[in-house]
Amino acid sequence: MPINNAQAYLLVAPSAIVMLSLALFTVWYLKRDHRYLLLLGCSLAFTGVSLGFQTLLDRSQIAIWSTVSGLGYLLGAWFGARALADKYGVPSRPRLSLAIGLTTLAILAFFSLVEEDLLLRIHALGIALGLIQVLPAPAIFKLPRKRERLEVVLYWIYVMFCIYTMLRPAIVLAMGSAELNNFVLSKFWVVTTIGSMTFCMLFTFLFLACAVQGTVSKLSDERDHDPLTELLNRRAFLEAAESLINDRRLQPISLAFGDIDHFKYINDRWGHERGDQVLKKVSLTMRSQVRHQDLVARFGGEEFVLLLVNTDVKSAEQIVDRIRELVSSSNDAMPEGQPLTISFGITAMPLGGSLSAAIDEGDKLLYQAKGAGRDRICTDPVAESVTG
Ligand SMILES: Nc1nc2c(ncn2[C@@H]2O[C@H](COP(=O)(O)OP(=O)(O)OP(=O)(O)O)[C@@H](O)[C@H]2O)c(=O)[nH]1
Repeated sequence: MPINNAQAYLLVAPSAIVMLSLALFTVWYLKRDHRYLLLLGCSLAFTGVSLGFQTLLDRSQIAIWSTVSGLGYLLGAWFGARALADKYGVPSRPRLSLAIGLTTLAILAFFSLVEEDLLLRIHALGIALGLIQVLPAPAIFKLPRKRERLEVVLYWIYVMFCIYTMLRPAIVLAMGSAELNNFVLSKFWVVTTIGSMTFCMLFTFLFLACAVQGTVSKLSDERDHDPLTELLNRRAFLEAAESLINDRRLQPISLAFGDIDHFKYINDRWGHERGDQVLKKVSLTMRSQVRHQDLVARFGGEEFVLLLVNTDVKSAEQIVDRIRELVSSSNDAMPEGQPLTISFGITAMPLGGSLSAAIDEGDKLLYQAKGAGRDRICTDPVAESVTG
């Protein structure tokens, strides 16, 4: 099939779209993660190939092949909607999409093979593509508000894309259908090609940016948290604590150090899996008894630390005693009738004081509690007399 100059120019946009899909496939293949990249890649591949295919056809061939190119666009829209649904974790409504797709293909077949009507085909396809694309949007809109800025931008650009797809056929109405005589050189086709390429580039950029952001936040989450208990690890705790202890609004601050009693025996007697279960149970109990702005960390093996803001040592003792009682009274982590106890040392974290000195002090008090028979709390007597 000979290609004229105009067609060669018009092929630039579909080729660029196919290139973008290849970039998405490559990133997905390298990461084997973020399936929405693969789905968006499929969407761009179907859209780009269909656009390129139609660019090569003349007016009469466009009618004959309209169901084939229509199928390509519909699959492109469906994969695009699936990519978005996958990204936000909402249903993609496949049955409704299938019904819209099949109805549209029947309409395209009728208005190309039985009664040739390009205008009606354009309208039917535009509305169907817009509908398929918009299906996941309401569920995403209803998701809880707290979302990354990039995701909000992606959502609204997607909504604009749906509106653009549905309104695109209106260009034909505005221009008059005579404009369509030389289809691929019509204003409709130019708007379709430029619009598709612009939105495809925006989606590729935003989806890749979301994937990078997701990877970075996953890595920093892994860097800061203990994988077993999901509490802060020692490094992240020290970093977070340093920024809290000098904030006057958070005074007084108390530090509590907890250590599970005879944990080695639990491991040796019932195995490491049971030991892990106990660690998770204790972590959950601690997390449930403190406020959002307090810090809870796993400092090492079976040792935990709590940083309690706006809490003097006396109040910290009450909170910690509640944790101690909850741990020893619960019977879901240990075998029936077996005790699970925890010892604590509590000290004050004075404004402007040294964190490492307070940690040493808390550790000393914790080992006093251990030495005094375990399952108890030792507090800093000086701090208690100041705050008490
Ligand atoms: N299951 C499990 N065990 C761990 C983990 N990290 C450390 N441990 C074990 O925790 C045990 C800690 O033992 P010790 O330091 O002797 O302390 P203890 O037996 O609790 O004795 P006291 O603190 O004096 O009451 C060791 O056996 C470690 O192997 C973990 O992530 N999972």
